[in-house]
Amino acid sequence: MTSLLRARGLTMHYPGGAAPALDAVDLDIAPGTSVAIMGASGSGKTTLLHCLAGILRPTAGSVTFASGAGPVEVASLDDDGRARLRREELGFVFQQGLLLNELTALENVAVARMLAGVPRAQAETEAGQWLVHLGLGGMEQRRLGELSGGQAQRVAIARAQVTGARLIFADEPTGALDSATSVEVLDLLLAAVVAGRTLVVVTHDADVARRCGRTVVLRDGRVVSDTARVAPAASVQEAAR
Ligand SMILES: Nc1ncnc2c1ncn2[C@@H]1O[C@H](COP(=O)(O)OP(=O)(O)OP(=O)(O)O)[C@@H](O)[C@H]1O
Repeated sequence: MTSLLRARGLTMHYPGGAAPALDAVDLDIAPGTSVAIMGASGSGKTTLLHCLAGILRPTAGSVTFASGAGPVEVASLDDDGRARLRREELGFVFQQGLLLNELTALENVAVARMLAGVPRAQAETEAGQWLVHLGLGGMEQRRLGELSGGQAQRVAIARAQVTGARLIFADEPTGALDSATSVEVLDLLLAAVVAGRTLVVVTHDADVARRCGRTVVLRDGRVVSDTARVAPAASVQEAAR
C-alpha cells in the first residue's frame, strides 16, 4: 500500500439524519503530503476528518492506515483500539478540545508523551524542546488561558508532533486567528510536512487551501473536486532554502 491513509466507500449516517453526512467517499492520502478539505458549512468536512482519524466510526466503508506496524483497519477497531491509534500514531490540531486550560504549555505537550508511558522528566524535556522549536521558549510555565490564540495553536502543534505522529489532522486551525497569525500557524504546520509528516486540514480559508499540495472539496457528503498542485507550497519552501 503506497497510501498512508486510504478510505473506501466511507459513509456516515447520523441517527435521525435524513441524508448521509458522508456518502461513499473514496480518498487516498500519500505520505508527506498536505491535503486541504473544503466545502460549504454542513458538507461533511469535520465528519470526514473524524472518520479518517478514528474519532467517529463510520456506518459503512473502510479506512486503512499504514501504521508503523503494518496496515490497520481504523473503522474496524473498537473504541479502545481507536483511542490507542489516535494517541500513538496521530496528531491533532483542533480549535479547541484537546488542550487543557488548567495545565501549563509544557504540561499540555508533555502529557501526550506521558500517556505513551514516557517518564515525566523525559516527557517534559522533549516537550520543552518542541516549545522552543515552535517559538514558545520562555512561555513553558504559562497556563493555556494565559496564551494568545496563536500561541495556543503552537502548543497544539507541538503536542501533535512530540509523539512522533506521522499524520496530523487539523480542523480549522486558523479559524479563530487574525491573518498574520494564521500565516505563522500555517507555516508551522507546513514545516511539519517538509519534515516528512502528512497533513490533513479542514478549512474554510482559501489562503490555507492554496498553500496545501492538494484540495478536496465536499458537497453534500461527496467529493466533488480533488485538485493537486504541481508545486505544493511546502516543496517550494524547501527548494528555496
Ligand atoms: N453529531 C451529529 N448528529 C447529527 N448530525 C450531525 C452531527 N454532526 C454533524 N451532523 C450533520 O452532518 C452534516 C455534516 O456535518 P459536518 O459537521 O461534518 O459538516 P462541516 O462541513 O464540517 O460543517 P462546518 O463547516 O459548518 O463545520 C450536517 O448536516 C450536520 O448537521
